[in-house]
Amino acid sequence: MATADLSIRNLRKTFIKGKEEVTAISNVNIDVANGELITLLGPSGCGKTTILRMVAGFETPSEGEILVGSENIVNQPVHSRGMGFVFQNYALFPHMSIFENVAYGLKSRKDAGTINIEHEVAEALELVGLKGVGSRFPNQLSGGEQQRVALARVLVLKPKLLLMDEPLSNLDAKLRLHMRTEIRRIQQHLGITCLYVTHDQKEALTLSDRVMVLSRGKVQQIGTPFELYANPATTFVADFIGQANILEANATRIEGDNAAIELLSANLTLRYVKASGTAQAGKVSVVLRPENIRLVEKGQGTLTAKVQNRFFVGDHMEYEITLSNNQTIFAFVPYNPGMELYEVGAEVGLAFDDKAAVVLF
Ligand SMILES: Nc1ncnc2c1ncn2[C@@H]1O[C@H](COP(=O)(O)OP(=O)(O)OP(=O)(O)O)[C@@H](O)[C@H]1O
Repeated sequence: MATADLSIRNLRKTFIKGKEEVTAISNVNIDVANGELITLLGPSGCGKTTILRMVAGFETPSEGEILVGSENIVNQPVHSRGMGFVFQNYALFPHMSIFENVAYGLKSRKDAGTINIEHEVAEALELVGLKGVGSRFPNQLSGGEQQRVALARVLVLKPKLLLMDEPLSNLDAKLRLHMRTEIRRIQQHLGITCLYVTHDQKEALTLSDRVMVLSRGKVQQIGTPFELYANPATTFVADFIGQANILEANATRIEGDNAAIELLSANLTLRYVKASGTAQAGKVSVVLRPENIRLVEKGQGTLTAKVQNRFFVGDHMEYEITLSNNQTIFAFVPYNPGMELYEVGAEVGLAFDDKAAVVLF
């Protein structure tokens, strides 16, 4: 499959709403390598779909370039961009067989006469794990199978780029899990460049080579799932990818990759995230993941705290705890049969490895 790389340069889109001009996205830049799967992740309204629609050609950028290979495609019509789209609403033609549904795009091509349509459709259906269902109709397939047909219908056209907008959100939770592994398998098998929109952070982490995190039309950070989790550049990313306690602290000194930090009653030396800003003394945020905190006897550990609430959720106990400055934070303690339990109201110590906390400037 002749797949391509994609570069987005200084992309901006404004819409007119009533009398006002609203900026949906601004200053979006990314280089997507050939065969890479990038997820656009963020809460509702952050601009994910707008970016995808501009790459597809359904919207024209207010500013910026979209390069496929070295060609700027912003003025090309949708049909000549060679891209495949899969949407949440997969809308198969109900009166056509699965074969006809998948063959539809091929048959309407100018070069249809030169294509072995039977062979191409069979190959596409096999690729998505639906060998032999060609004679059935959409209402004879489950939701997950219909979504696979929607994918086959796009892949049969051998697009240069695959654009997917929340393709799994109509499926139930278990099927979603299965289908995301399937999508990744197929995408890697074909080596096709893919932009994938989701608001589900777990889906983004499991599927992607890299994730672009967006908030209010701005790129917060682009990185591999591991980079985003370990080195969030903003408190938004820290809290959106996984869960995070964000603690206010004071940096007194910077030394190499570390900062000397005053955090409540503790003096610590913690690693800082370079992408978060210029390292200098003053107010900082410390990101401490709930799963990295242990509850210990009062007087031990790094900080003192009081248990406000606790919830047993099966694989771990979630403790809601207040610090000496009255801030409420969470600690997740993994279940094991001999685990020590702390009662609501108990005064405790909080222990964590200094390597687990990071500083954001
Ligand atoms: N055609 C339009 N006219 C006016 N405003 C629009 C239009 N399309 C999008 N917007 C606005 O642009 C912003 C970004 O919308 P977009 O649909 O890209 O967000 P999203 O992150 O995909 O959200 P969701 O997850 O809810 O689909 C929103 O404030 C939205 O209201």
